[in-house]
Amino acid sequence: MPVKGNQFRSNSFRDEERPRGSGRERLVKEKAESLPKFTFNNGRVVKILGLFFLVLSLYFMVAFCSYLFTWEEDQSYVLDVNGGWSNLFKTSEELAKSDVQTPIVENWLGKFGALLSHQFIYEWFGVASFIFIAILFIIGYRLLFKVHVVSISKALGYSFFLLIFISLTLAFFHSFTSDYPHFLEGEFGFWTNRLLQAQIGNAGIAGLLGFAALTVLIIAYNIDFKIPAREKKTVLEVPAVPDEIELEDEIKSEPVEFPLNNRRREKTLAEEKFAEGSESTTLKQERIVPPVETTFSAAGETVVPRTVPLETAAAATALNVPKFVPADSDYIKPEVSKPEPELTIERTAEEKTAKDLVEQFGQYDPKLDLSSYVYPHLDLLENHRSNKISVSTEELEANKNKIVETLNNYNIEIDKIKATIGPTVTLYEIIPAPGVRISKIKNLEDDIALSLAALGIRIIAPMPGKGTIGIEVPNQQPEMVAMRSVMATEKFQNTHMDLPIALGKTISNEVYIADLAKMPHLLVAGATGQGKSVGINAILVSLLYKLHPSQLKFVLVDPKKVELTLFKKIERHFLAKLPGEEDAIITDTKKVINTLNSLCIEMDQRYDLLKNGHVRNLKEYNQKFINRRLNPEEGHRFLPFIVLIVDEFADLMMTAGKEIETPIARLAQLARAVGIHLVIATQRPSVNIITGTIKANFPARLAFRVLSKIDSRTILDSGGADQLIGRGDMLLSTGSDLIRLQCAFVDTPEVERISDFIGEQRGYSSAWLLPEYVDESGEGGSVKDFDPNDRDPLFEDAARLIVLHQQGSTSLIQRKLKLGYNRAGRIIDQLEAAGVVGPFEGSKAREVLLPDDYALEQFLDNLNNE
Ligand SMILES: Nc1ncnc2c1ncn2[C@@H]1O[C@H](COP(=O)(O)OP(=O)(O)OP(=O)(O)O)[C@@H](O)[C@H]1O
Repeated sequence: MPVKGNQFRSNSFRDEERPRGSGRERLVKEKAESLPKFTFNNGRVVKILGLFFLVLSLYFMVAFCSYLFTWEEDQSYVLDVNGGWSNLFKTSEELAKSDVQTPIVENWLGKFGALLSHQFIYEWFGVASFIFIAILFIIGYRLLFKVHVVSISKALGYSFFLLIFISLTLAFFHSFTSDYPHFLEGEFGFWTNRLLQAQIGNAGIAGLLGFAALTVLIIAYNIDFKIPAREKKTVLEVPAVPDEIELEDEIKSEPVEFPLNNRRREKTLAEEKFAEGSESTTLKQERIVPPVETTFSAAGETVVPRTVPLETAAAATALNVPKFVPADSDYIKPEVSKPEPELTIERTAEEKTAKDLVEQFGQYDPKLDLSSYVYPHLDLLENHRSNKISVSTEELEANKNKIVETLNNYNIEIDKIKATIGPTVTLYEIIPAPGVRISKIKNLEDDIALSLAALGIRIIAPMPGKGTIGIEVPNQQPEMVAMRSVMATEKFQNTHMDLPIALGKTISNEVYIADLAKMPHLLVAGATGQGKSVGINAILVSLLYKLHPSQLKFVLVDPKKVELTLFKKIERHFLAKLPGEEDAIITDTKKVINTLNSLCIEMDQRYDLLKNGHVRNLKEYNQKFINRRLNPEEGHRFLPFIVLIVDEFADLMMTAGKEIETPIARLAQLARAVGIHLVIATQRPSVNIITGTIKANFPARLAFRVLSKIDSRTILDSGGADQLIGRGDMLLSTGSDLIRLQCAFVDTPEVERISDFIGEQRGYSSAWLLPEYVDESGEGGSVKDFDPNDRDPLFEDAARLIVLHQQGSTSLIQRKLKLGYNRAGRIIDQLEAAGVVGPFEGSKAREVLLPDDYALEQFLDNLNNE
């Protein structure tokens, strides 16, 4: 498999950064870099702190434990009256003077240990001080290992409570046997208890402790105070005169049907226990049990036997025989109050692992490899004297008058006329007088054009959703829409689209931004010199301004060899290419075919990944990957968008026809969900180039001016593109709508500046590599001369895998055996030569020729014996 640049935990390419600047600067910089920086961000300080806390907790542990055994011996040394902490620095003589009997302390951690534990245990909280050890340990462990054991804030809260609670409780009980402070409760507990005793008395303290304990239990566990329901003795109701059991007769002659189904009956028969002669029946199960005399017929019906004597039947009544409920309720449910079920949300093992990983390493950051990447800024673009609407009122007035006049000449009355000024055209909307036929106005297109003496008049009758008729008249001085003015808008800056492309402005002067990811592919047509190349540059530039190199890769196809060369500089940032290719911008038709097929393979691989990741599209997949819920060991990787741009499609179709059309159609049909989007441009939108298959899969089409109505129909399915005025005037068809736009203008020097700006920054080590595509008719595909003795060591494993999955795909071998694409490709060639899989079938998986394991083992035996 080709290296895709991003690794999961570590991010590559970090070491490649070469220091820039003068020699002296570099020297200073290198020196500075060799010294570790002690900032919280680089983690060193955190680790040192973590270690410190752990060691401290160990120290406390030893000192405290030792105190439990040595406190008596050390008492005279640590007592405040004898000097306390000041004894630490006193000589033996000085100690003797201050009444210290044994200047040598017994605590395992010496004087300091003795003083420390005395302070905490005796003077403060008693044995509850051991809680400090736990707190220090939790903090240290968390900082050092970055493992979230318990919430630190919670731990601190509970510890604080326990310190006081334990100390006070011990003091409370101890106060009944002793009048002096003891290390069990510490002086804090002792004196607090004393104080409380005076204020609220022993009963008050007991109540307070009980209240505190219960409060904390409620906070921690939300414990329930329901008084346990006593097992209810359900007294079964007996109808005054049972419906089914007639007691007037000695013998019940007719079978009585109980509304219990057979299965329940079988079950309950075993479960039922009847306390004979008892006055009431206890329900163990949630159901009613029939009286003891009841038997069940073979047919599953419950029958009161004929031989039941009257007394027994009467006894049955006395036994509170259940009131038989209607069939639809089956049995009576006794009303036993159940504790409310607690809702616990179970996380799957996968979610737990992902959560742990995210806690440990944070979310996966695809941008980390090029974390210092700076997006191009607006100053790289020019203003092109745009944003100056240059339609004078005279021009508007004159145009209006001419329109009204022309229409009047044909006896068409107008009620109202309104003008909207756009960058290149002004839209005059007219409301004709009642009774005027729309088609009549539509037919006057040429006449109006003639009277206005202008090219590019378009009549939209009726205006969709407006109830008016629109006449677009070109402005005498069309305004250029600078890319900068479009990109500087809030609309573009704050867009949340996945692949935003700033196409330009509408005729009402609104910025128009489309999402290529939603389009999901774009067909661009336009006669030469009408602004197609500028349009493609606008698309490329918009995306370059919005996406990080880790999120987007371009596959650039430029048969004209000159149009896209400017983008060569961003190869190591934004371009994708076939492994082994020198140039990322593809100009040769043969290589275009290979690249398209490779894209198909990439698409199939992505679909496999999506399937294995249980997601439906690229966005969900990447989100899951970022949250570390997809294991890179299983072949998962962060998937950037891939945008294929073909600058001159006609040329390719002329030279390679089907070979180009098939993969393009496949990609157009399927690639949208896996983040592969196509932008295909052509000068000649004739039917043999934009074929039905291609057209059907490109709902979004962009037409610059074309030369004939037929061309316009081919690209847009309607006229109009032939009436455009050129220089970036265009029509965008999004399936349902047809929008006239003025394309944003971005000049070659601007593109160059942007490419330089990106290209000069640190990039990946090479272009993003597409999967290798082996052209079977090409030179490399000599698979038939396969020597069985020269098999790959993993040949048999691969064969088993393929037969098991019944799927002859290289990516399967690659993924499961964790191999590179080349080796996996070689193995699949050998499998083909050996007869395990069928021949290459484009980007579809190969046919597997062996049906099962048994056949394969026989086959391998034969192969080995040969
Ligand atoms: N959006 C625009 N605004 C203003 N002028 C434009 C715009 N687009 C193109 N032009 C003008 O039209 C000229 C030709 O544009 P462009 O090179 O994009 O044409 P083309 O359709 O790509 O031609 P070809 O197919 O021959 O390459 C540009 O040099 C520019 O002067």
